[in-house]
Amino acid sequence: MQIFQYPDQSQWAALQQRAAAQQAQEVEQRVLGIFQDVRQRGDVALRDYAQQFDGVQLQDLRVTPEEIAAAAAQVPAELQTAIRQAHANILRFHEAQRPHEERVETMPGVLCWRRAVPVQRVGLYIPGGTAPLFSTLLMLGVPARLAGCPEVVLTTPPQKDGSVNAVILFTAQLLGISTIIKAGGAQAIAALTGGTDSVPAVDKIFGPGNRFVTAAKQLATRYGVAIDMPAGPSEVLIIADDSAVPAFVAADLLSQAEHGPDSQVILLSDSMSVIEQTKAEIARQLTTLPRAAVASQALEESRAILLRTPEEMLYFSNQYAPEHLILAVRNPEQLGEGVTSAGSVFLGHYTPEAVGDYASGTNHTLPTNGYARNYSGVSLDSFLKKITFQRITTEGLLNVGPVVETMAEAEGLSAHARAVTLRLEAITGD
Ligand SMILES: NC(=O)c1ccc[n+]([C@@H]2O[C@H](COP(=O)([O-])OP(=O)(O)OC[C@H]3O[C@@H](n4cnc5c(N)ncnc54)[C@H](O)[C@@H]3O)[C@@H](O)[C@H]2O)c1
Ligand SMILES: N[C@H](CO)Cc1c[nH]c[nH+]1
Ligand SMILES: [Zn+2]
Repeated sequence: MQIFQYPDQSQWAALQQRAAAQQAQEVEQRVLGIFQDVRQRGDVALRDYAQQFDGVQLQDLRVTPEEIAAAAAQVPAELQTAIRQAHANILRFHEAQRPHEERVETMPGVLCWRRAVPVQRVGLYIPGGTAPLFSTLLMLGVPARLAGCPEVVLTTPPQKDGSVNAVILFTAQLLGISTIIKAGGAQAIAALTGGTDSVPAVDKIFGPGNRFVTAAKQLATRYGVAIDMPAGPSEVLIIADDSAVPAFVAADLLSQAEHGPDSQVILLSDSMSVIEQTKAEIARQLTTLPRAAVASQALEESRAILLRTPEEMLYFSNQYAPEHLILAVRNPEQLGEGVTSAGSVFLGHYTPEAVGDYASGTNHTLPTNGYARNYSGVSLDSFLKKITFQRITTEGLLNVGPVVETMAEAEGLSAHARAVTLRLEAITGD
């Protein structure tokens, strides 16, 4: 982790660059090729990529009901209980997001309202390249179920023995999801986009993944499929003042660094002592971390930056727009008021980001790569479309009709005006 002291504002843009940005074009080209291949060769291509990337020769791409039924027996009771508790918390938080909308009478007799309707066919991508993220299945499956999406298709990379991780299957069973496809990476996204013999096409694709998955999701939008957001390699930015505990800060940085070599972690502090102690803590904690090699790679591209004030640090963070923002400061709520761009914010010394990853109730599928500037994380809303309805009575048309006639004529769209005029004549008998 490189340290920068009081960098001039003209250097900030370079410090805010994501490391993975340099390979973006290469990844896009790779993904484009995979996409076209899956669209042409369907299941055959999916099997070839499983062999190439996941090291497994697959016959059936779909998980069988027997495989799902056998999963629970392989999941320790303690883990089952933890998953059920996390499920309950996530359910509770997302249930509170149900939209309550009123019918609005904008003029007497002019009634307008909206109805939330679930996206009909959704695809959930569950990462599994280096760690089977069953927690992500809770984050996507709970709101999909709450929204009432009728068709839910889950895809995840197969394990070396051709199976899907038992905890993912157990979690799917808990959520009542039974269409499970053994496919990962860009090829899975391509399959969900166009459909194959084994994979149903969907209307919207959800879920995080590495840069290949994220680039593929962005490509899917060109084929008329919606996506939740670009949710790529994990990030955390920590703002730490001199009240911060270096061991906690180091652990939080490492928790995101261990996701993948292209994870990005940034520490901002107005205390050089906190930066130095955190750096020492990182080195100490790395020695006992099973994924130290992955985390170390991510740390090579990560930064610790000494700035002057909490306001300056927040300004930097809002420009960077991190996926996760931790405010390890004396008055986190006060500083938090000024956050304008971040996926999810963690306040105070006892709010580790890892709790949001698993079990507090908030969603961990969040925008990365600066997309927190213009996207929100996944919520119940992501699985709902809002359809507007209106009903106009004769009294209503007498009230609003003349407004429309005037505006339509002014835009030179006489057929619009006539659709009103004919009815007004029928009402008034003129
Ligand atoms: N933003 C979020 O909300 C969020 C949430 C959870 C996880 N994540 C991120 O998800 C990612 C999970 O990554 P992962 O790799 O472990 O699993 P993954 O499932 O996203 O990707 C694995 C697949 O990538 C494909 N792949 C690997 N190397 C390739 C190559 N050279 N060319 C083409 N395709 C290739 C393979 O098909 C493989 O099956 C991590 O970066 C993690 O930080 C983000
Ligand atoms: N931190 C990830 C989102 O960037 C989510 C996750 C899943 N499991 C552990 N963490
Ligand atoms: Zn995490």
